[in-house]
Amino acid sequence: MAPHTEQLTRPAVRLRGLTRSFDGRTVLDGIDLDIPAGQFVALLGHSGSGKSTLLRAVAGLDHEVTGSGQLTAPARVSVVFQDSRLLPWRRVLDNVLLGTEGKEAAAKGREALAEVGLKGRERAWPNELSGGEAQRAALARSLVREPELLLADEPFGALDALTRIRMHTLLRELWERHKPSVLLVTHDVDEAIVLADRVLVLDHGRIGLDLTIDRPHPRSYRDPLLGEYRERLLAALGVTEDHK
Ligand SMILES: Nc1ncnc2c1ncn2[C@@H]1O[C@H](COP(=O)(O)OP(=O)(O)OP(=O)(O)O)[C@@H](O)[C@H]1O
Repeated sequence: MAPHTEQLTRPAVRLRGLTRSFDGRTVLDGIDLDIPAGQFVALLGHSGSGKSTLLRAVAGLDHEVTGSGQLTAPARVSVVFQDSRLLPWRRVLDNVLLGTEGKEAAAKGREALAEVGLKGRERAWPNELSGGEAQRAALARSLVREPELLLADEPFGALDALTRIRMHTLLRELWERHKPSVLLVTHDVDEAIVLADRVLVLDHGRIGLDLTIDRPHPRSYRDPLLGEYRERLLAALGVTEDHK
């Protein structure tokens, strides 16, 4: 079947029995997961629970992962990491365009930079950007590829709290406009709840909780119903809030 026909009838991501061990230690233990096209999913879990390992497997970056059945992901996948990974010797626009081809690419790159609020910074060098701006440039670089799937590994983990909140708004807006499937790895429960429509908790190599966040956007941290989701997620993570 042609890939395009498959995309209409199948989820964007399908994992069956995904397993990964390092030196005999099982990190992912037979993960089954479907992510429908256009769904925004956050992945939570303790440090070392295997979140990045799962993301790398979906990105096709890990050739030693095994599965009893399938590991399918769309053809156009973009990955954003905690640090922007901009090449310091290339200007911002050239970083965004890296690996793209064709006459329209430059125009698309400028458009993507404008979308993330970096209009006018096309010719800046990466070291002239703040941490938040560099992550915006990384998002522009991912957008220009028109990904069907955006994989993000703690993309805001190194940013200050205010910049983080602005980036949450930006990411959600970009998602509304382009509707890729998203798999966002984070250790931040609030970030997961505010952004995602579905939150997974990875625990002992398996999906311990698969929670649909059924609240409209934009979401407010003060929404009492979000508090209930928060408690369920914290419980799944084994965190008790003693101060309550
Ligand atoms: N290349 C590797 N070689 C050996 N062990 C590895 C390798 N990659 C990951 N691991 C191990 O697999 C486990 C899961 O790592 P992973 O980075 O996926 O966790 P994580 O949930 O993303 O953690 P964090 O939140 O701290 O980033 C860890 O114990 C880690 O040491």
